Amino acid sequence: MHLEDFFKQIDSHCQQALPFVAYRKPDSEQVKALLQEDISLYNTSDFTESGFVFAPFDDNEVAVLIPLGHSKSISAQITEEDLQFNKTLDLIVEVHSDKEFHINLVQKGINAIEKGTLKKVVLARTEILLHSDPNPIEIFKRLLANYPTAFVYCFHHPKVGIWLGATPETLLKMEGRRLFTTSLAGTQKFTGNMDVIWQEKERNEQQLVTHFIQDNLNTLANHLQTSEPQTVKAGNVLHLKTDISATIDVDQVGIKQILNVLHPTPAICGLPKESAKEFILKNENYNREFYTGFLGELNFVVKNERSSNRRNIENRAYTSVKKVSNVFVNLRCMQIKKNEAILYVGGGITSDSNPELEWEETKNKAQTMKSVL
Ligand SMILES: C=C(O[C@H]1C=CC=C(C(=O)O)[C@@H]1O)C(=O)O
Repeated sequence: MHLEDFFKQIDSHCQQALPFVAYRKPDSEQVKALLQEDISLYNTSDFTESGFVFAPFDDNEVAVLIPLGHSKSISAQITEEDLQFNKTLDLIVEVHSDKEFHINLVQKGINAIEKGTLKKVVLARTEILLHSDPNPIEIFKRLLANYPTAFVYCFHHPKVGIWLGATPETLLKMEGRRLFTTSLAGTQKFTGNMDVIWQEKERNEQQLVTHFIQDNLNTLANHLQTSEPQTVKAGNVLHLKTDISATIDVDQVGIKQILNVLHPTPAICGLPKESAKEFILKNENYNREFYTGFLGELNFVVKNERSSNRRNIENRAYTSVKKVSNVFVNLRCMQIKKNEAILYVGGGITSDSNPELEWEETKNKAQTMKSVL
């Protein structure tokens, strides 16, 4: 399908207030959408269905699903050239954010860590921008243009709201028996150089995430492999990232079990998981909803044709069918409500954190969404 038709179909779906999700995977030249055919709010609790999952931070709340079986799937090729016009900015009228509250919240987190209740907690805030014309599809195009290495999406459901984001964090990629995840944490501002030095605070903060993932996956998976941490760029900030891969016995272990042990990781919640979650729910002054939840393709069926020069009938049996999931953490995201854009940004707090620097870090992260408004 031509890109123009792709956006026309989404636009028309949006005008009819029907649910849809449009997205592009990291480094991909294909933009995809699922256009749901009715306004029902579908959800998933066992994660066996096929569709696009949109799950909240709080795993006691339900995960929304745009089911493949109730949607039309469309896709188009997208190139650099297609996106040239979409980098301009509209007018942002006013900004609301509460520095004092955030600084106090971070200090409270540090105090809880010093008391020994917590080891790490990820604390976040919102920033509300009044916008002259927050057209989600136009913002989505700018996200596509600006963040080619991110998972970029626009999710709309009349019963949920409008969410957009460009996240750098893969939560889970599963292809048959193969499993892949990442440990992403530690932040510094990008100043034109990827060859940077990471302080012990950031290295420790990220290592806690890596160890959490390794320990939890070890209970369910085999052949765990972990890369060295490397520096990656996400918009105007840099992070430390470790790749982790493993194999699982798909007859014994389902995606639900894997998601249960991984989500929420200490990259977005903290350690120990339950106490950090409790601290966040009690002390942040807003509801995270889908920020730091997860989203993406769930159980898509992919057919792999073996060699095309095998002509006989038996060889058709070699065609393999694999279930593939590509799930990301919902970071660097925002919600659009009428003429407001609500941005969500946070950072990992350890005993070495400095509240003022943590505030600066959230300001830097907010730039990812601000620059496309
Ligand atoms: C919680 C966020 O980022 C996480 C992911 C990467 C680096 C992070 C950090 O350095 O604190 C956070 O763990 C956010 O962007 O809102």
